[in-house]
Amino acid sequence: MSLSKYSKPTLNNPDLFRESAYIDGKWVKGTEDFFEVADPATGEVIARVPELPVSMVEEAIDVAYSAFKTYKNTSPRERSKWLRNMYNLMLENLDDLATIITLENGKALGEAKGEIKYAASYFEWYAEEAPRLYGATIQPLNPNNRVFTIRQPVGVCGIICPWNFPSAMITRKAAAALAVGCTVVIKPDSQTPLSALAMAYLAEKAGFPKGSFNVILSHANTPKLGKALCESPKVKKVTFTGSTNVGKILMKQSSTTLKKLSFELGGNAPFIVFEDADLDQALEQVMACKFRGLGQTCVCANRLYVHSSIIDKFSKLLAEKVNKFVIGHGLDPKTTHGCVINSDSIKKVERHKKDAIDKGAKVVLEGGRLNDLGPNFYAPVILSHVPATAIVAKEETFGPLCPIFSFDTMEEVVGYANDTEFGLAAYVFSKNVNVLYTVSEALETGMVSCNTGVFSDCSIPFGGVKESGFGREGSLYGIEDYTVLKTITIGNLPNSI
Ligand SMILES: NC(=O)c1ccc[n+]([C@@H]2O[C@H](COP(=O)([O-])OP(=O)(O)OC[C@H]3O[C@@H](n4cnc5c(N)ncnc54)[C@H](O)[C@@H]3O)[C@@H](O)[C@H]2O)c1
Ligand SMILES: O=CCCC(=O)O
Repeated sequence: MSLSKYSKPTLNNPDLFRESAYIDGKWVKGTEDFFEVADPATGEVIARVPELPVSMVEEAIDVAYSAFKTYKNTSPRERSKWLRNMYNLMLENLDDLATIITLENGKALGEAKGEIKYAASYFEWYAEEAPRLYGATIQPLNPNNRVFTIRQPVGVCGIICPWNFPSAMITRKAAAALAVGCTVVIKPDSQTPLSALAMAYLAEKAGFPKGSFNVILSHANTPKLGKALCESPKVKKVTFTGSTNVGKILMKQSSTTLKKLSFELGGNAPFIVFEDADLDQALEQVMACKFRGLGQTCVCANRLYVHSSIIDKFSKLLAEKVNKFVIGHGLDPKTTHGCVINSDSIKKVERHKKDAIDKGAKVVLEGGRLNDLGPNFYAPVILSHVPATAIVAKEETFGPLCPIFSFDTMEEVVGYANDTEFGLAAYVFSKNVNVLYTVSEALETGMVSCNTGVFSDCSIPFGGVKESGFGREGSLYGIEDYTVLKTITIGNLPNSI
């Protein structure tokens, strides 16, 4: 593994770099209260943004509520045009937007560019879906009634997002909401607010009307702001990506107004490699899946289950590949993998690592802190023959720890895979299509990915079951979550003439 350094960037369009909230089409400085945004790779402060008080969030909600009254009546074609503009603008500004992600999140620039393309694809997808919102005609039992359904926008949507995809987690919610005629109040994570603000700048250029796209900012005030969004009767839906614990808080708070909710929460993805799998393929794919964002994605493999007949060979080959990573500042072109978001991430990796080793796991790649690069740099760890009792079998690490468990039979591995309260993604590798199909059906997850470790795509329904949440984002289904279905009955019609 080699290490790399970087030199400080400048943006092609410095206007994308914003340090204010965005409410009603205006850049808002807030009160005197600020919080700092730091580059996790260097600790250097890169921005100071306003800590909004609850009163300003209420103002943003009022603005979005009032904008909804006209925005919902814009034509689907108009909305489609704004969404398409946004897609084009994101791609035109790809380098700058990716640089902002790398600066605030720490991921390697190549990955950040991939995220911008992925994020923009939701605007393209929903530009195409906006004019295609259908209802149904229904034949009721009463022959004198005629019944049909229409889909209408739910209203103001509160969007709360995490730091791991500062752009894509916002776009896959906001694009669907804006496509159907909802207005949005977006709250990015306080560690990565700059991507959301760059998008607000582009949303204005794309033509979205004032008040339809708002970004609020908070760090210390986050619980209060979250409560205000959840409890406001003017906000009709809260859509959240983040931890299961926070999801539970938001659900409780939203019960006061019985809000519509979509939650994309924690995962604990099993990655199962059967003995007949194409080993090279499984290795390539686990690299892409486990170490995407250095293990900090909700669909990263958290637990590898490798058949007992190949576990040692698999572990050794994986370690050889991981050893070729170039770890460094995400903006250095040589860097393949950046840093993790903060020191808590590293503490969790170390806690899971120590626990697994104490319980008998074998160290295949020691990994560990890379203090010469900075406090948030950590070389990946690979452990094999991890016992089922290890904490990592149950808890999501969300970092660069790759624990490999051994199994013998299909029934046994499905049992292990399902023995968790989470159910987001799962991966299965085998050349036998019967195995792929049977195991996919038996896995208790919202998504199963067979013979590939990379399945995220704007066209697929993305979401979980169990404590990984509910609701689907992306695809034709993603739009439904931002609508309400209305049934219209026309009665007392003659049966015939
Ligand atoms: N299922 C998915 O699609 C998906 C995607 C990304 C991350 N995640 C999950 O998110 C977790 C990692 O992210 P995290 O630890 O930053 O999540 P987190 O829940 O702490 O934070 C997510 C967002 O919620 C906000 N937040 C925190 N407390 C809040 C409160 N009381 N009220 C309102 N908002 C609040 C944060 O400021 C941030 O914007 C992991 O568990 C991961 O699996 C899930
Ligand atoms: O981290 C969660 C989202 C990951 C993805 O969309 O692939």
